[in-house]
Amino acid sequence: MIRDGDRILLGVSGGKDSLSLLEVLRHLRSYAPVRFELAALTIDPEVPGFDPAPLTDWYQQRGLPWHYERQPIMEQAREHMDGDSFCAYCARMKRGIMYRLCRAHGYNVLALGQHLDDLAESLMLSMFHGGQLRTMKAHYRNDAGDVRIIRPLVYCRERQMRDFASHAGLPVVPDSCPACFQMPTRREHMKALLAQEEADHPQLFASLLRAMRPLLREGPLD
Ligand SMILES: Nc1ncnc2c1ncn2[C@@H]1O[C@H](COP(=O)(O)OP(=O)(O)OP(=O)(O)O)[C@@H](O)[C@H]1O
Repeated sequence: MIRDGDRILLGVSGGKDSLSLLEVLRHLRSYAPVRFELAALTIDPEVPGFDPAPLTDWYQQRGLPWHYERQPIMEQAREHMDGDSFCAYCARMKRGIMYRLCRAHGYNVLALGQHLDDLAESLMLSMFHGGQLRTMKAHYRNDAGDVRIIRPLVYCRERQMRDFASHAGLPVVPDSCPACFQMPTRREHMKALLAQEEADHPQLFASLLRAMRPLLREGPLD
């Protein structure tokens, strides 16, 4: 996923996954056989109770280039959302900000923190409710062709990220988005369903990963 000379912008929400990925990539930079640059972007969607601002101190202490973007996404959703769920609207708005920052600062790669559990849940949701065999891609190019998107944690389990974040003492910002929080989503339901199944079949996620492999990459990357 990472090539010599890449300039990577990592989206860091302050959750355990993206913060763990930041640590992993920072460490990787010190011994990887390829040279790459790394910067963090945190988007503050200005939702009540969610304060990712302390992350900037952490970036500074580590001498990491960082960007902090504030946008009242929830307020904008109330005015402009049509037919979407708030979460879908928020994700689209954040992705727009990420691409804009990549272009403005010359980052050719956008890194995101989704892991195997996220991909498995997306696959099931897509099959159950969308009638399609698809999930999030591990490595692909955006439609405009100027940014590669990578998800380096796609082979990791969520519980590994939780353990890593806790052992490394990462400054995880609790997710308190009222919209994500209040309603039990289909995704939560799917997570519970997979956990129940995994309790009886410990190889479940290894099997799901094998099934998803052909779906993880899309189109030419060069
Ligand atoms: N507010 C944000 N600022 C920057 N990047 C974000 C933000 N929200 C999400 N992302 C990026 O998108 C990925 C997927 O987002 P998602 O909402 O599924 O995760 P999350 O609940 O924010 O937590 P985590 O950081 O633990 O993945 C994140 O891992 C992160 O790379």
